[in-house]
Amino acid sequence: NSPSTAMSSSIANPSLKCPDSGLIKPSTPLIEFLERVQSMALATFGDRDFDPKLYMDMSLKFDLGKTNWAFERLPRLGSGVVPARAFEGFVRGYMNEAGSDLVRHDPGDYVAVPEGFLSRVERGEVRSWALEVHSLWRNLSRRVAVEEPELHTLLWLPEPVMVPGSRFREVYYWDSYWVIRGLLAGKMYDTAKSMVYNLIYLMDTYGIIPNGARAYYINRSQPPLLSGMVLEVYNRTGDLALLEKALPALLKEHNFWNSGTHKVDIDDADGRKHSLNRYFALWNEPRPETSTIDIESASKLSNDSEKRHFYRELASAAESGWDFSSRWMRNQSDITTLATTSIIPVDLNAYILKMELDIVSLARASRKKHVVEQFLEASGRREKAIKAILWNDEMGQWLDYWLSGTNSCVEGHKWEACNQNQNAFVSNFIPIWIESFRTDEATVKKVVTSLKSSGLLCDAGIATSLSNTGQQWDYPNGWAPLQHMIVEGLAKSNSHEAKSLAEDIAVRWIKTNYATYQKTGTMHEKYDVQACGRIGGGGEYKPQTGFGWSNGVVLSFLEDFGWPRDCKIDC
Ligand SMILES: OC[C@H]1O[C@H](O[C@H]2O[C@H](CO)[C@@H](O)[C@H](O)[C@H]2O)[C@H](O)[C@@H](O)[C@@H]1O
Repeated sequence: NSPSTAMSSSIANPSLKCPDSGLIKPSTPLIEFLERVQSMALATFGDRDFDPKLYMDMSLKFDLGKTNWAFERLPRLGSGVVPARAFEGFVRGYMNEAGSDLVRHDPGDYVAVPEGFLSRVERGEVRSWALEVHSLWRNLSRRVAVEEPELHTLLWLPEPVMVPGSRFREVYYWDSYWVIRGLLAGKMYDTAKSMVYNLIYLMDTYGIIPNGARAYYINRSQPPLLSGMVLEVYNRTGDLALLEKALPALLKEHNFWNSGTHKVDIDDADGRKHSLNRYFALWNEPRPETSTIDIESASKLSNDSEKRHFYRELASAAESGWDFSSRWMRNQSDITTLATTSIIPVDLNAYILKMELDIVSLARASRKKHVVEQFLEASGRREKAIKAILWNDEMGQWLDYWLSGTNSCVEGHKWEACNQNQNAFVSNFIPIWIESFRTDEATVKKVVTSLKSSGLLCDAGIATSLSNTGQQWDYPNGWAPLQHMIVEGLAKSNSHEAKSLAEDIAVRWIKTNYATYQKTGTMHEKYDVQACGRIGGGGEYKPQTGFGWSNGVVLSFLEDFGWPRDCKIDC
């Protein structure tokens, strides 16, 4: 199906709007002030190399009253713009450098060559490179150095952290899952535990695990993978104390996603009722860290209510981790047609099924029988719902479901086949990561055939979609976490064909990461999968390096698949 034929008329119907009252996390005077600084910086310096987030990550040297007073008194040109020298002087005098609120931290459990490290990696240059990637954790390790929330947007955290890198100077929720996988491959168990304790702290403190550990991120979460992090760490360490601390936070998180506007009730074709989930940010204003960009994008919308609706869709797309992608857009060349909250996404529901299954395992280990029973039931219900609403048997894929236009945000919906989005996205295969699906022989067979003919498998890995929109979560970008989930799901199935496909994808991915590292001396946030050795691009910020999840996935792949002595790694 071409994208245009696949999109049904009800998908194209823009009338579904969720109520834009309530559910808003309040902003803070500091965030509002920094947005004004951001906006003036754009007016002063222009948009060349401009990164709005930079200004949101600067902390104040003095209290807000004094800083604001000085800002207001800066000289203005006729147009109201502050001259560059005066602005620079203000920044030097009143603001600390972005990122100075976190200081470098020496991870105590880092060992240059950990005992038994990647024992199946035999080839010399691959081993040396893997050790270099492992050593990058020292560059990415930080601890919070401040505790005056009125002066900085950084959220205080009790334990040291690993940041993704470059402009991403703080902890990110879903990135942490793959960072942890890499830390575990390098036997850095204490650091991995610290990452988990920090996320538990965020859940307990804010009632949500925010997108990232900044005050401007608490209006939305990110793909919910805490349960997987706890399970991975528990499986390697057997740490029951961690488990006891984590379980209550996981129950709270499960409730967060399964209540309010994140929950959608829908009847299947036979009238059976199901509950599934969607992304839905608690926010309908410009994302503070990119408010100049969001205000500009919204400028073509005519009224306040349309703008508020659009701002929520932007923040909800950020909650999905896929910011931005044609996956969430009614018209893929027009960002204002984002409709994230009108979609029941395949991946989110797979993650929540995993959360339920992980809770079962964790509750079993800590002998909480009633929790085991409760979550066995919940996971059974969700598995049925995913099959009934998202699975497309003919295609051998799970498809995002678009809520049709006539129902309100909170009312029940009725499933219609034409509302499944048949466009190819790598997310259509993510449920194969989940035990319930990868253990089913017939499903695996269909999924493997379907993935092979989807057009998504490229020379250097799996493409995010088939549409080259210039958005970063589209073709030709490939992202480490997405490769990892598909590869791990296929590899853990019982099918020989699936296992060999998994290894083939992992090898392509490792090779492209290796080639770009040799060329540029760094690991990248995303890669262009059209050919081995290319870096990804597109999106609203410059491609970033460092990079937490890419490092984690390479180390995890090398741990799982090894690298034989006689196998070349060059492209
Ligand atoms: O500033 C723009 C956006 O930046 C983040 O998103 C991207 O980087 C994150 C960190 O690696 C990653 O988790 C996310 O999937 C990427 O799209 C941030 O998470 C967004 O909320 C923000 O709008």
